[in-house]
Amino acid sequence: MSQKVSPPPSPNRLPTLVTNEREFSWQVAANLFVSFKYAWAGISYSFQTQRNFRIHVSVCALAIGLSVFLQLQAVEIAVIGITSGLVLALELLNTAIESLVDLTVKQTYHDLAKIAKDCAAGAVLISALVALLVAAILLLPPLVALIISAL
Ligand SMILES: Nc1ncnc2c1ncn2[C@@H]1O[C@H](COP(=O)(O)OP(=O)(O)OP(=O)(O)O)[C@@H](O)[C@H]1O
Repeated sequence: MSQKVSPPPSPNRLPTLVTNEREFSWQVAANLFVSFKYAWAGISYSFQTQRNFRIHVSVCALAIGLSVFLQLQAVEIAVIGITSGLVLALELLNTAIESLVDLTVKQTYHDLAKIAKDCAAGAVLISALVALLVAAILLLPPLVALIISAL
């Protein structure tokens, strides 16, 4: 059974299409400052509603604080900062995908909705596990040395 699919837009039509698509937006940020305000609103929404985001913010702040306290090298602190930032950014994208899926299918079950949500959650999990591994490799040796020296 052949399925009818719409053809892709021709390459020279794409710029027009992209410009016109913005017309579907309910509102477009007027300037950079307003864009930051909306970005902060997204971060604030995730923090207030997503328990996992709050946990990740706390753990990331602890890891960065500990790396400064233990006087790790600048590169090591940067690596912990990058991996922490990745986890938080993916957590925000996970929340965005969840909202889009809920907006699309509402409270109806759909296999594709499940795949979208499960994959987004999987991306967060992978980044969190990598961040945990990196933090353990960089933080545990100086932390253990500090504890032993204090005994
Ligand atoms: N509309 C849906 N259709 C099919 N499966 C769904 C749907 N909504 C949710 N699910 C399933 O339920 C799971 C939990 O949904 P939820 O909206 O809490 O996402 P989540 O990524 O687990 O949330 P969080 O990241 O906040 O823990 C999803 O991972 C998915 O497997």
